[in-house]
Parts: sequence; structure tokens; C-alpha cells
Amino acid sequence: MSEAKPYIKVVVGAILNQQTGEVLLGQRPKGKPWEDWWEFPGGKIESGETEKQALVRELKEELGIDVHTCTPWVTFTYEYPKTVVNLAFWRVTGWTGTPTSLEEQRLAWTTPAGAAELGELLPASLPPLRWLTLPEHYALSAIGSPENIESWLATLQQQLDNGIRLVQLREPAWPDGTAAASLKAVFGQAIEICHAAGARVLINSVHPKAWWKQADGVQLRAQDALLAEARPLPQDNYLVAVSAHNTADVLYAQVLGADFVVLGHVLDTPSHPDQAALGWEAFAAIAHEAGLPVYAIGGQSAATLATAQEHGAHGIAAIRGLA
Ligand SMILES: Nc1nc2c([nH]c(=O)n2[C@@H]2O[C@H](COP(=O)(O)OP(=O)(O)OP(=O)(O)O)[C@@H](O)[C@H]2O)c(=O)[nH]1
Ligand SMILES: [Mg+2]
Repeated sequence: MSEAKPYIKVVVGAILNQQTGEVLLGQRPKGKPWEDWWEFPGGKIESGETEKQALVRELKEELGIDVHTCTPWVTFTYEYPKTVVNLAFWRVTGWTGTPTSLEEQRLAWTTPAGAAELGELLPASLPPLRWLTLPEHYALSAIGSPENIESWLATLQQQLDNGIRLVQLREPAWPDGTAAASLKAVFGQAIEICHAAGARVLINSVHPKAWWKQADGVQLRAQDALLAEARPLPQDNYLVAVSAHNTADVLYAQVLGADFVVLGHVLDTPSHPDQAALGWEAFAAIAHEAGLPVYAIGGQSAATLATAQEHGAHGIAAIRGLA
């Protein structure tokens, strides 16, 4: 019975080389449970320690590095046959010293996509490796009406040239309606441009379901997520994201097996003048419950990315000002 299983609180570091896009994995030492399986470095939180203190201690003990820049990322619970492990993942982007094997574990830098080539990966390490393929910036369309198509396509191309790799097509106020042939044609063009740049595209669920599969998945509005009975597209080839405004929405995203959440709006934004902003503290509290990567939305720009990540965001979503 699950209530008889020990519950272990663990902190884990996704140690990132932001130049190469690689992450550091270690092989579990001989004699420990799951020996030889690959994992993110980390370990058990000791009583009285904060997550951050435990992270800094573990990475010093296991790798000999002194962490100076890290932010909370995703916390989730994984049930193993004999234990339940609560894993608080942190992104580690700054440290001094060179990671060195201090527990006779093998270490390897790998791209998230290439990790499987190392060997067997701890089951609870698989979702974070998938999440690490999500970029920090998520660009949203705002074409508005047909006369803006040309200039918007140029803006899109510029964003792609600047490194944007995730785009949402969302045109709730399209004059001919959200299922218009004119809109389908622009989306088709946008998908082609994005794919040529190696960027993925999600279609907002305000648009017809038949369009989602022509892109790389769907961004479900909160109300559409609540109506969905199951994840609408398979995980192997598609992304499913959920727009959330509160804790109930993020928990529902988890139930659906979503890949990530967009939570907001965090700051006041011209697009929602009559709704109160969440603010960063509420954002952080809700994001911590998500068990998934969370993008901050509402008043976001490249200038807010660091603040967003200090509050547990994976990244930021915005119409303008991303890159
Ligand atoms: N470090 C780490 N542990 C993980 C990951 N995924 C995962 O399920 N775990 C589990 O979390 C627990 C962490 O234990 P650990 O053996 O690293 O603990 P530790 O460093 O404090 O070692 P110690 O108990 O020998 O002092 C293990 O039950 C391990 O299976 C992961 O990616 N990294
Ligand atoms: Mg450990």
C-alpha cells in the first residue's frame, strides 16, 4: 500500500552549460539503490535545511563545485515500487570549480535529447530531460487582422532570427472568425517559416482542433482544459500546454498530462486591463504546485526573465519584447 512507503524529499540540480545547451548527469555509484542508472546530481534534504542549502551541500559533496547561481524549477512527486520521492529540481547556471567525480560516479555532459545514449536513466529523470528541451522564451502571435499579415510575418522571421524556438498562434479576434480560411492560410505560412528555423508551433484551442495536428500541438485555454477528458494529442509527437490562472488550473494541467503551463497574468498588461494581476509571490506559490514547467505571462519581456526564474518560472511568454 502506498501509505506504507517511505516518503523521501530530494533536491536535484539541472546543471546547465548555457553555451552548449548541455546538462550534467551522473551515474549512480555502486552499492546504492539503482546502481549504474544515470541521474541528475542531488540527494536527500536533511532536516532543518532549505532546498537551496541542500542543493549547495549535495553539489559540493558529490561534484566539488560551489554553486552561486541557481533558481527553483519544477517540483514533482514520483512513486517508485518501494518509495515515494518528492523531487525539487533546480536550474543551476553559475558555479565555481570543475565538476569532479567525488563518489566514484561517472559524469557526462549531454544534450537533453542525447541523454538516452548514456545508458539507463532513472525514471523520474525522464520528464525533466524532456522539459529541458523547452526554450526560455515563448512568443505569442498578435496579427489582429488581415492587413497586418505581411508585417507580422516579418516580425516572426526576426524573432526566429533572434533565437525564438517556441511560438503560439492565437488570434481570438480575427475578423472573419477563429476558424476562417484566411487565418488557416497565415498559420500554414507561419508554421512553415518556424519549422525552417527549427522552432515549434502551438495552436491556441480557440482555433479548430483539426489545425492543432498540422502544428506541433495545442495551447489549451483554461476552460478548454477543464472540458478535455484526456490529453488531446499524444506525447510522442506533440506538445500540449495549458493556460492557467490559479492552482486549480495547474492541477488540472497535471491531470491531463500536459507538457507545460502558462500562468498569469503576472503583471498588469494592456491586453487584460480589467483583471487583477497575480503578482510574483502568488505566481511562485501556484507555480510550485504545478509539477510542470511554468511560463510567466502578463507584462513579460527579456527584462523580466531573471525575476520570473527566481520565482520558479521555466521562462516567459509574451507578444513583444522577447528577443
Ligand atoms: N540525485 C537524484 N536522485 C534521484 C533522481 N531521480 C530520483 O528518483 N531520485 C531518487 O532520489 C533519491 C536520492 O537519493 P541519493 O542516493 O542521491 O541521496 P544522497 O545523495 O543524499 O545519498 P546518501 O543517501 O547516500 O547520502 C534516491 O531515492 C533516488 O532514486 C535524480 O534525478 N537525481
Ligand atoms: Mg545523491
